Amino acid sequence: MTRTLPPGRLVIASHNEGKVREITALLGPHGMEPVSAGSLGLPEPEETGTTFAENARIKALASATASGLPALADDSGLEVAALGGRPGVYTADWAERQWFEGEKGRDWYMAMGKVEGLLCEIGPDADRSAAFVCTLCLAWPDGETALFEGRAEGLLVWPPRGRQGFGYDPVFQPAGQSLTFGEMAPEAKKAMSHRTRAFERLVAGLF
Ligand SMILES: O=c1nc[nH]c2c1ncn2[C@H]1C[C@H](O)[C@@H](COP(=O)(O)OP(=O)(O)OP(=O)(O)O)O1
Ligand SMILES: [Mg+2]
Repeated sequence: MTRTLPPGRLVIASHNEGKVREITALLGPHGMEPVSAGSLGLPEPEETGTTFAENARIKALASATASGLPALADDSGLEVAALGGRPGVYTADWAERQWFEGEKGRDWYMAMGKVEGLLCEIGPDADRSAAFVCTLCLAWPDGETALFEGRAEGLLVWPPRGRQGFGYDPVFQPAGQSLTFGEMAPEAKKAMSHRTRAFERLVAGLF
């Protein structure tokens, strides 16, 4: 049996502002007091795992042991069918994360350029199916961990549409929708995202 998570401070073990915003919103109704790893000055560990679960565990444990508080980490990425599931766990490296730091400016175009290059590589007739995957790991300071996974299926689209969200949101159109995540209001993305689906499993398991 997994433990329950009592109300109180919970570290969001991510240095990605977009994720911190979304996870804070997800925690809203659950009586938790989210505090980001960055605001506590916690170090960012190297993501040496080869799976989403391994990396989420590394990040959650690093924050939980350093802070003495329970910590929630998110490892996520894009699996492109025509690439056999790549870049997957290497999505952040693939895009060179610093490109996202000025995501509303020039750097945003560089990140989107990576996707344009990929779409050229797979050609106009290739299957553009893709999925966003998210693994959440909750770690307690004593080293116990619990993992939860969520997926959102969809299509890679070009050109990018919308400036909401973060990362690849402007080029990802979830299955059955006409808007990209980048065009959706935060609440609409929240209704169907990979992160929300993983979080629902966490809620079912821990609250
Ligand atoms: O909802 C999403 N909307 C758009 N893009 C997304 C999403 N979810 C993950 N992504 C992309 C961003 C990054 O390129 C990679 C995650 O990499 P990942 O290592 O898990 O996160 P990160 O390094 O940005 O922050 P951190 O490790 O501090 O949590 O997938
Ligand atoms: Mg990372």
